[in-house]
Amino acid sequence: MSGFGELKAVLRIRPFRRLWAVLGLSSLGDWLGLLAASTFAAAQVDNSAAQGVAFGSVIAVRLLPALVLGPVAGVFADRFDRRLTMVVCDLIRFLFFASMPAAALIVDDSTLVIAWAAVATFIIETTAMIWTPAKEAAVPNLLPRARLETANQLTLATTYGITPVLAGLVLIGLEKLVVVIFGGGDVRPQGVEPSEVALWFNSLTFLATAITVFFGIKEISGRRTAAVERKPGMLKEFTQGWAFVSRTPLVRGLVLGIFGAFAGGGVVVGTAKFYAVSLSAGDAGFALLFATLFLGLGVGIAAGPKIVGALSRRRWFGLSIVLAAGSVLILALATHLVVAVAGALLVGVGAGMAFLSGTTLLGGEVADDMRGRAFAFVQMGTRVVLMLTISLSSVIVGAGGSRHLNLGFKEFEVSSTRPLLAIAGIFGVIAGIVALRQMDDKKGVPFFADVLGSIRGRPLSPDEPKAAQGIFIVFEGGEGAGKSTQVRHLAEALRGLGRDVVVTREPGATPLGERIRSLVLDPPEVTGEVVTPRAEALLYAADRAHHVASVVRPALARGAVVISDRYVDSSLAYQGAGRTLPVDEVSWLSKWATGGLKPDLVVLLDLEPAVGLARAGRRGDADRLESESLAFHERVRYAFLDLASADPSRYLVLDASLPADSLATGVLQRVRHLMPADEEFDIAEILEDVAETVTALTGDELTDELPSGGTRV
Ligand SMILES: Nc1ncnc2c1ncn2[C@@H]1O[C@H](COP(=O)(O)OP(=O)(O)O)[C@@H](O)[C@H]1O
Ligand SMILES: Cc1cn([C@H]2C[C@H](O)[C@@H](COP(=O)(O)OP(=O)(O)O)O2)c(=O)[nH]c1=O
Repeated sequence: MSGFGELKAVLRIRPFRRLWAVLGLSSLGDWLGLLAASTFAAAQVDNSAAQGVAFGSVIAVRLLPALVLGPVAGVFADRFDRRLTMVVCDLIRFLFFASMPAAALIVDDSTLVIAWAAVATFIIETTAMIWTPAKEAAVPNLLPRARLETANQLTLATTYGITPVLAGLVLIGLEKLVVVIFGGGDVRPQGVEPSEVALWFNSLTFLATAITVFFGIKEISGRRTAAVERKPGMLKEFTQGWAFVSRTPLVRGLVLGIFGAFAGGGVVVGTAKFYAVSLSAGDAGFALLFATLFLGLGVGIAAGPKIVGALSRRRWFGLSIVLAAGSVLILALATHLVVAVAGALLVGVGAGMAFLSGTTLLGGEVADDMRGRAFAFVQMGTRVVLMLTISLSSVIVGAGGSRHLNLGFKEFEVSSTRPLLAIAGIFGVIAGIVALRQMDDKKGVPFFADVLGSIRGRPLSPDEPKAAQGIFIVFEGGEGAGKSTQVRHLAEALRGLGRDVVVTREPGATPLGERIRSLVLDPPEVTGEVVTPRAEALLYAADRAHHVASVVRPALARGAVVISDRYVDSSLAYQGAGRTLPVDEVSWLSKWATGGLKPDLVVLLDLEPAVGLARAGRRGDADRLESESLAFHERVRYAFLDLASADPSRYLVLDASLPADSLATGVLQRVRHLMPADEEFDIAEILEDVAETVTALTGDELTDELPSGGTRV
């Protein structure tokens, strides 16, 4: 479960708290009703065959309304006042639950009593089909969006965890109570059989919820009163609902995923008995598999949000379906009970997480006026899919038995449950992937990196669109590697070609950046204190964010060539490798700051730190980073080289001890490939111009400043 504090926070919201109490009560009623109505019907007859028929017909009658009424139930929830809809439904259920034991009191003929029980159950179920979407659609209106997930955790845990157990206990308690008060079976008066008492009790729970909703949760009413007059006819609303589900990618993806999960679940349930046999695990194995499946469900619902952290809920949903279905494949292949138990646990975890994220997405992202129909659609579909897959798969498995498989070197006994589970698993995985594609809200962001990042609290965000025309070139390297010199070279060459060139740098290309630059680079004697590593990383990131947004992107957008002296790699090398902050964190920070803007080309000027520092030293006072140890600069150098080798197509690595003009040639040659074909240029000619310009600009005959070891090309 989410933190206790979060639970308390949702329960502090009064209308939700009351609705939760109502839900707990009516769900207790539902479970009691399910148990009691069927045992009640069975108790009316003696022989076991007739008992079976009675039991079965009550169950069937509970599923039928889903087929008949499911499609229109949502129209009620969207069209009429949801509070009144809920109240009327509860009153109907109150009356019809009471009518079952009442009928037994009045009528003597047990066939009639059973028939009435079936009719009453049918009506009760029909009502539930209308009540549930109204309730589901109302919940998101009672809560802030951020609390919806926790609220759903609480609701699901109540409906599927607490109340079924409680219902069982209540039934046992009633049984004992009846015996204590009225004595054993033969001497009891009519109408107080335990199942009858349960039905009376059940009837009262619905009266209680009707009263609470009517008087206590007025907030459920009172939405968009103005829109009501403009409502189209019911039939129109119904077709609109279908159209909405089939045309909205999010809802289509959700529906597909949920149905896939339920189909997989249905096959697992339908084949479970035979599956346990195929593991030679018997009844105890069967029970164990079921128990772990439910345990997994609980874990998925309770711990899911904590585990996936900040992951996009849409992605989480798709991932959960794939996890559940993939684990069905584990079940299909498991030859040992331990493996099967692990598989069942994972099926449960995946299904529980899918259930939670699916409900939350549906509640949070479907607009209020469509929500009832969307929930009704899912409610109907899941019941139908579940019923079909459970019955079909148990029939198929029952008929299929097991086959003897001879592979020549080894022989196997393959139960027909295995291929069936495998098919269900594959089908589910495909459904999950398709669902994910339909509704992915982070297209283009690598999936697994995002999942891992999110689990660690640092989700990746989709890149902001990059302007198509401009070219972004970055120079990287250690101190004194010659970046500024090469930037000037390249800029002049491209300007000579008539290109719009923007020369910039990090840190400090903007007025804000200037101030950040002095905060981060001025020596401690000036600033009065040493910048701590994380603060340093954040300051560079802040400079970068501002720089990209106010200088780089606008220039690229108008088609300019942007040449920057340093960019993201400097942070990875200096703050990551140099300061030894975790590189993935620094990388995430930069990605966030830049909106994912990557350079088209990074020119890495690689140089021995000692040589570079000597060159830089000639420029005067060393800044904070220049005065770091040689080991620091060694780490920085190798970090740059690692980055380049990880993505060679984007990098040009040059030996910076070469003369400046030959480096410039190399750079130009590479940059040429980035230009549109019609702008290809004659290198020799431009280089001559460039050499002249640079000499004129700097006054340096650069090529004469060759350090020893440098060679002319
Ligand atoms: N290829 C080169 N060979 C020798 N000296 C160079 C070369 N490129 C630049 N220099 C000199 O090295 C010093 C630092 O160059 P600069 O371009 O400012 O490096 P950075 O911007 O990487 O710190 C300058 O005095 C510059 O003239
Ligand atoms: C952009 C950036 C620079 N730096 C450091 C590297 C440099 O030592 C310093 C300033 O860079 P720069 O202005 O390029 O200095 P120089 O001309 O001496 O190479 O900032 C980082 O540590 N992280 C970063 O993200």
